Amino acid sequence: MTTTLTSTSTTAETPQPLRIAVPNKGSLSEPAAQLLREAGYATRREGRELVLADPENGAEFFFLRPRDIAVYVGSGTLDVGITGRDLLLDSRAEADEVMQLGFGASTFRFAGPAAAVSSGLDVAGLDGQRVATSYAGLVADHLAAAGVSASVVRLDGAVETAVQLGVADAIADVVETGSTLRSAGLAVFGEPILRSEAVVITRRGADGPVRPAGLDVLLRRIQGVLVARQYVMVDYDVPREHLDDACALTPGLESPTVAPLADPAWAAVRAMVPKARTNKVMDDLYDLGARAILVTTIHACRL
Ligand SMILES: Nc1ncnc2c1ncn2[C@@H]1O[C@H](COP(=O)(O)OP(=O)(O)OP(=O)(O)O)[C@@H](O)[C@H]1O
Ligand SMILES: O=P(O)(O)OC[C@H]1O[C@H](OP(=O)(O)OP(=O)(O)O)[C@H](O)[C@@H]1O
Ligand SMILES: [Mg+2]
Repeated sequence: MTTTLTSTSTTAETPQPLRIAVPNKGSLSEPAAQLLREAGYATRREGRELVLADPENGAEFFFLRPRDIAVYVGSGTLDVGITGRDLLLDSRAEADEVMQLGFGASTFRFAGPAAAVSSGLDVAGLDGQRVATSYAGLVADHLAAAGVSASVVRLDGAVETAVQLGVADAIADVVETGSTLRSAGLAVFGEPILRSEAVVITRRGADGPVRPAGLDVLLRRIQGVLVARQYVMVDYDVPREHLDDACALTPGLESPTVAPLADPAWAAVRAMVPKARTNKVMDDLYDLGARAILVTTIHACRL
């Protein structure tokens, strides 16, 4: 007869925290920290902490260079990462996007001397030329796909200066407003190589990105913040004869809440409205005869 041993230790039952890589510096660092804070996670008190345990929320945060995050996640060392799509592709790590975060938006583009660009410099014209970039993997892959044989000069930053200093004939870099390019006498050419934004990534499995335990909770929390940022709650009273038209203006996510008022000729309506459309919707509701139109902020949600 076999005896079953019951463990008195809790370690066997305690789930491992989800290990999340977060940018420690650069453009993505502050918006990522803000997002996680709004999603209810612990945030580091001062900028030098490298690891932050958050047992309450089953998470452990590792603050890493954004460029390295896909490497840690792709190798399975960490479970989840927040990084830029451009950095993910540049790393060639075995990791995939599971959610787009809507911040850190940029385009990644070729640029060359403004005079050469206005004389018709195009991507095919890079054949036999030197292209400076901090994203050597991304650029090499793109040039190979375009059948262009150029040498890629890998620099750490301030890539725009490379042409002026004669290290390269053209560059490929992140362009946000374009002012850095202009002040270096450069102009973009060709189609954008990539449109990037901050993304959540996990390791690539046999059937797409793996979904470690705890990932769904993290994504739901983040999505709750993103939706709360994009929508407002609108309440108003409307004469019943205009109720259908009013509901068409404010369909909400599934369907608006309609409640009776003490006056049977009126109804009260509550619906989520995209923040960017708030004032237009209020104007249209008012024109329909709606009154007491109130707009409130949504702090968090689970859809
Ligand atoms: N204006 C911008 N300059 C650089 N990267 C940007 C910009 N806007 C968004 N990003 C995104 O931020 C990520 C790069 O972050 P990273 O921290 O490596 O560079 P950085 O913000 O230039 O910081 P630093 O150069 O100070 O280290 C990329 O995903 C990039 O697309
Ligand atoms: O289109 P813009 O709004 O001008 O922004 C793009 C510039 O910003 C980043 O440089 P960063 O300041 O990070 O310096 P770096 O090149 O040394 O990383 C990027 O590498 C571009 O140079
Ligand atoms: Mg930079």
